[in-house]
Amino acid sequence: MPDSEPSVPPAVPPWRLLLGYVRPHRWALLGGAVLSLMTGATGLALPLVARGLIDDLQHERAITGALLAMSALVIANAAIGALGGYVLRYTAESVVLGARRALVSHLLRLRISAVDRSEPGDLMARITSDTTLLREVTTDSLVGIGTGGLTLLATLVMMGLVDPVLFAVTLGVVIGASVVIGVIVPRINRASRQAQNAVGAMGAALERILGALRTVKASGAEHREEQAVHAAAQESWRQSVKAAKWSALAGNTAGLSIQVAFITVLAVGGARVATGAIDIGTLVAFLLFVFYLMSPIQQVVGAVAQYQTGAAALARIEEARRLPAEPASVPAPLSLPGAEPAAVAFENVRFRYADDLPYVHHGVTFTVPPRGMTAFVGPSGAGKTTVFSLIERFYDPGEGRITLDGQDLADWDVSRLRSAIGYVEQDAPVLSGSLRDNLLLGNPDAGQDDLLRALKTTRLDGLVDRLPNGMDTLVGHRGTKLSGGERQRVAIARALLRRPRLLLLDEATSQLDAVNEAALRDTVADVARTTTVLVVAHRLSTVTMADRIVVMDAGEVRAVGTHRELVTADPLYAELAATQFLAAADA
Ligand SMILES: Nc1ncnc2c1ncn2[C@@H]1O[C@H](COP(=O)(O)OP(=O)(O)OP(=O)(O)O)[C@@H](O)[C@H]1O
Repeated sequence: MPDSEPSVPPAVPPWRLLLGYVRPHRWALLGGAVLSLMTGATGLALPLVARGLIDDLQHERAITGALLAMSALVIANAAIGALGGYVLRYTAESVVLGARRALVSHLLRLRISAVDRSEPGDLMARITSDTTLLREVTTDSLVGIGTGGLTLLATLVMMGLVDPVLFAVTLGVVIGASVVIGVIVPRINRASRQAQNAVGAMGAALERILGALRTVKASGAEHREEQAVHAAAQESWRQSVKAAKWSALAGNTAGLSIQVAFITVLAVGGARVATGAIDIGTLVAFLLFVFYLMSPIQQVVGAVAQYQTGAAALARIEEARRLPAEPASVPAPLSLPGAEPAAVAFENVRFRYADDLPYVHHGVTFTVPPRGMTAFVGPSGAGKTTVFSLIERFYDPGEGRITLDGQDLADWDVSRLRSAIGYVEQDAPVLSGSLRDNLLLGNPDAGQDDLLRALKTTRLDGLVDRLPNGMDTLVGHRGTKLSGGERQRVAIARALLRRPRLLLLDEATSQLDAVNEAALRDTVADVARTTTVLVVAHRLSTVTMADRIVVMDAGEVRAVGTHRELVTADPLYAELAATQFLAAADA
């Protein structure tokens, strides 16, 4: 399978993306827009009824009817206005929710290669900040362009009917202003995009700092890191101010165009009245129309400017949604207790992390039969952890084949494949939440007995007894409230609770205390009786009990054998055994 990313579909314009998000809520949005128009209509009707009331008073007629009509209109205006506002806001929030859900689902399925190239803080900003901007774009822009555009069109039609010549004059001015606004609009878009990018950069910088605050403090780097976040915040401010400047200019251009149209219509209309082409009443009516044009034009221009901010956010959301993701698959059930252990084979695997990076595996070949323990050893950077990443299908090999139970990994459903595996990473990540949450992460259905057994096996039972809330004690961000050794044991317990047919254990380079190490060694030896265990080994005590050892160097397998065989047969292994392993053979 080639190691290039799957091809991405061509870019979709922002308005189509927006329609895609809005489509499921189109009827609600339309309802909101109609209610807005009705609010406007009830508002417009009020002066007419008021005129009627004054008329009734002048002619000494009963005003009860007019008063009732006015009251009804006032109440209807308030009620319809509130309902319309609520429906529009509800719809906009639903659009935001839809965008957030789609983005979160996509990000959780991202290929690890895509994550390697992204900043988590920036991705978070896209989910939180950029999606929020869709709210205004849905209500203000779409409804503004819809209702404002409709009113504008109706007014222009009326003007055309009243006097085609004055209409042509007005249209000329409006088109001139549109051209100027057309030049401004892309600038609003660019500035908004850069402002949102800066928010993303700020998120990335914050994630970098808060994820390693102890290191930042210990390195005395707070000041420099602070400056980096401040710079991003400042850039966002600068670009937002720039966008505000262009938006204001667009709004003023619209206002100015109406003034110019008014003066021009007055001059041309005056001349036409003088020549008798039109009467004075037509000119007055036309001038009223010109003023009436002001509100829909400003509504449309405001909506277009607002849309630019939304379009920038939509583009950033889409960028994240176009990151390559794994195919969607339904969660697979875990293996049943007593399921057959897995067999693994690498056949001439060549792999590199990206097209512009050197190969990390240059034709790796080995076979691991079901059951027993296989240790991978070799100098740092030899490609041992990469073996595990390929088995988990975090990446696909460029050339060669990897099989599990004789079946090419490319033909495995990813969920089914991963449900057969328990993976303990080298830095044993623990997630924030309770100890119980962490243990159940890989198998939420595990019962209390299973939990207690896993805790006992990994010697965490003593810790649980000491913790104030037992298994429900919160472990802090990335498990900072646990010691390094405890985190490792939590990671192992979590993997064991999955009843894996294949256990991948990337041994931590840090040393466990002797008692816990011996206990874990016994546990792993126990597990290896019923499960296939692969260990990236950094301890001599681990390799000496392995059924086979795969010695890797610079992306190749240079020897396979037992400790006893390799110490005499392979000089690199002999050297590693003598110098690099962490614990004594008889530990
Ligand atoms: N996500 C990645 N993107 C790019 N290069 C990577 C990535 N992960 C690892 N590498 C590179 O691939 C090579 C092999 O890394 P790998 O983690 O497999 O080595 P290792 O043998 O497990 O080393 P160690 O014993 O130090 O853990 C290294 O040169 C490393 O820099």
